[in-house]
Amino acid sequence: MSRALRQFPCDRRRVVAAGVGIGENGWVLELLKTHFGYDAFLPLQEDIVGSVMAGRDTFALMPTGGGKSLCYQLPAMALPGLTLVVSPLIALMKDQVDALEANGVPAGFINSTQTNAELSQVVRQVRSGEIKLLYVAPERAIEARFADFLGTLNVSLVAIDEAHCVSEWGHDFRPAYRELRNLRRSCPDAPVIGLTATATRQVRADILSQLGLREPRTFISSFNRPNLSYSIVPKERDLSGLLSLLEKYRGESAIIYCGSRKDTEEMAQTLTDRGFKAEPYHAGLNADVRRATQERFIRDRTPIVVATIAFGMGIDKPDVRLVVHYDLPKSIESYYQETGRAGRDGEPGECVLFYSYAGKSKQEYFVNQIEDAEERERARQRLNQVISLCTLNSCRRRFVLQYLGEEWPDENCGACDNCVGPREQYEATEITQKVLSAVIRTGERFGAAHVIDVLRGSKGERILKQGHDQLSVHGIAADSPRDELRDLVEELKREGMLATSDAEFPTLSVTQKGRQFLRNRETLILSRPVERKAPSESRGERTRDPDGGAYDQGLYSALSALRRQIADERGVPAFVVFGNRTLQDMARIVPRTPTEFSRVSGVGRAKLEDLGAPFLECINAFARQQGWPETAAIAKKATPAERAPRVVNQSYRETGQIISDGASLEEAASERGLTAGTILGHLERLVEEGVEVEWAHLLPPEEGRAEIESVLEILGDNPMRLVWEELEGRYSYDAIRLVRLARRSAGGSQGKPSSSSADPRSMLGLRRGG
Ligand SMILES: Nc1ncnc2c1ncn2[C@@H]1O[C@H](COP(=O)(O)OP(=O)(O)OP(=O)(O)O)[C@@H](O)[C@H]1O
Repeated sequence: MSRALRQFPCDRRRVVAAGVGIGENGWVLELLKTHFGYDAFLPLQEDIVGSVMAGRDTFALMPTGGGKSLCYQLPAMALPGLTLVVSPLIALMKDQVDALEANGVPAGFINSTQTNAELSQVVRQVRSGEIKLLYVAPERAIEARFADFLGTLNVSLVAIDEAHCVSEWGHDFRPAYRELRNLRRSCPDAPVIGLTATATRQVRADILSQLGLREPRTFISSFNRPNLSYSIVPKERDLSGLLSLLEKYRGESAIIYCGSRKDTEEMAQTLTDRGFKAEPYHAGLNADVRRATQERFIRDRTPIVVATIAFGMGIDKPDVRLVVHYDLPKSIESYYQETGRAGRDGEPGECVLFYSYAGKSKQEYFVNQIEDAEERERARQRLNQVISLCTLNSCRRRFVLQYLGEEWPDENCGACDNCVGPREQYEATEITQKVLSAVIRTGERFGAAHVIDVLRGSKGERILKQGHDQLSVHGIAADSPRDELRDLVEELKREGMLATSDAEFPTLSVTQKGRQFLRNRETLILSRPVERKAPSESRGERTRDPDGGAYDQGLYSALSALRRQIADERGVPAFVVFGNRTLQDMARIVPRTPTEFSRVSGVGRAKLEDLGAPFLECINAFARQQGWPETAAIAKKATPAERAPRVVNQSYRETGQIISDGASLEEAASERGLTAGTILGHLERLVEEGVEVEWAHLLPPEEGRAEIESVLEILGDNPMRLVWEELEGRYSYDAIRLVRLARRSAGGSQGKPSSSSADPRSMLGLRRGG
């Protein structure tokens, strides 16, 4: 059992006795800080963890980014046995496991991308209890062989992530989810937790019945995403609004949703021509191309993906700052899902929808092409809801949440264009009379476009054919811009003065309320946005700090660069090293010592040990450069020789000793209660600082080493991912890191070739028992 687990033994009874308020038990909070670096729970997390720890089946419905993962990851660390995590996305498993390992949480996965050797290793680690969390896809989880394997293990918890995949009503139905209830046979005593971010009632009911949860405790949190802002802006022909938006987010991750495959390709090309790095993504591209595009996006190589809705599920990127809908979404629910991909790390995310009447007509045309009458009707209703959202003059957040069945108490959310943008009230009595009259005079047989043509005095063929140029209302609103009239028609529909038919070509009619208004000659005051512009033009600099505390931008940039470098070296996405929030916290607190560093939110024990030294060095160097007051720690740090004892702390030395005694990475990890990745990080630091360690036994066998070296020689200090890909995944990242370390310590990283046949010991200048 690892040290972490020895330190925090599971005592389920204690939790039960204490009820759900597990925060009273300091040790759970301690576990939260030790492993995840957080000082407090997010809403509902504590209750959900309490429910699971008390052995209850649990169902958790939380929005994207709400912190669902922790609800099973934390119990996994506290419970005695294994936590099995069923997750639908094989592509994400490695990143999920890397992120856990970086936090010192021993995890592994079993999926079809593994070699037999890798699979056997994971199986061995699961059996020996070294791995606390095991990720598998649902198809694997329901295999008879896997059930037999589970039956031999001590399973403490089963977590079913993305539980909505069990429902045919959901958007990602996976038949294998239906059979997951059978997992119970292999581990009858383990509680099951189902988690999802899908809010609809139908899907929710389906999850509860299909997963076979036993008297589950259900937790539903608000679906509001407070860090997201929403706006709907006019779509211009020249892309100017979109371009200035992208300029504002240059270098950061953005997703642009377009309606068709062709549009995504054209838009990606146009953006590329304009100097942005953008790639298309749609279901028509072959699987390899799609995978590579996703990979480049997740690893920050390609900041902008222009996609159809095929791009979404499987994008587990926490730091997407901008989601653009350049065409209308299919429904409010898909709008919520798609915009939900912004700001999963809790940092601000901007969601901008470009709306035009041409776009609306295009969608209406597509809806009319649907052959099945019922399906066509459903699609039309969904589209009408989306149009209502776009033409709404009140809070957009409130509208979306109400659609999802949640009452939003405030009139003003403070973060949608309608709530923050300046609005003006205007007297709409006369223009409304004109519009209603035109609808009546044209016989309530035409749609908005025709009525507006009449009002503006069009001499178009259709107008002349109908004789509508002869009506008294023809041209009575010639001065009103078309857009303004369209907005007014939508507003009058919402006010209940106009109605539309549900026919294929909807026609306008005047309601009782509208007729009453005409009869009584009432005064009508409406409100409208003063000016509708892309948010980047209409607002000042965005606030980058949701907590309101100021942090130093320069230091933040330096820390981001260091994070990028470390992530590249390790072949992991940047967020696996540290999330943006954690870097901001560092740039706010400016920790100068390991103790201060450990107080940063998101810094747990493993990250303190693994990453504290380089990040503290970066902070201290920056502080020195800025002339900020020096601390004793920096003053002492004059030369590398003097630096070594401070940077290479006792913990690193302990690791060095264990390795020198002949332990493998895994053995050292298990002995130290850390992960193999962290151990390797220690070793790298020790070698870099010139501390003698005997580690040649960790290098891969001669033949493999030679192959890795030959690739390293060409790709030099390129990101590990490239080296790994060039080697077609035949060697683990750890093996590549070790060979690279050998090259570096022998001076090979600057392009100097090192003999692949040289004895690694002499090459590294190592001696036993160091
Ligand atoms: N208690 C906490 N304090 C601070 N940050 C937290 C806490 N719990 C989780 N987080 C952070 O919140 C972010 C979102 O968490 P997580 O990925 O688990 O969300 P999720 O609900 O699973 O989202 P999704 O539905 O997108 O998978 C992560 O960056 C995570 O590290």
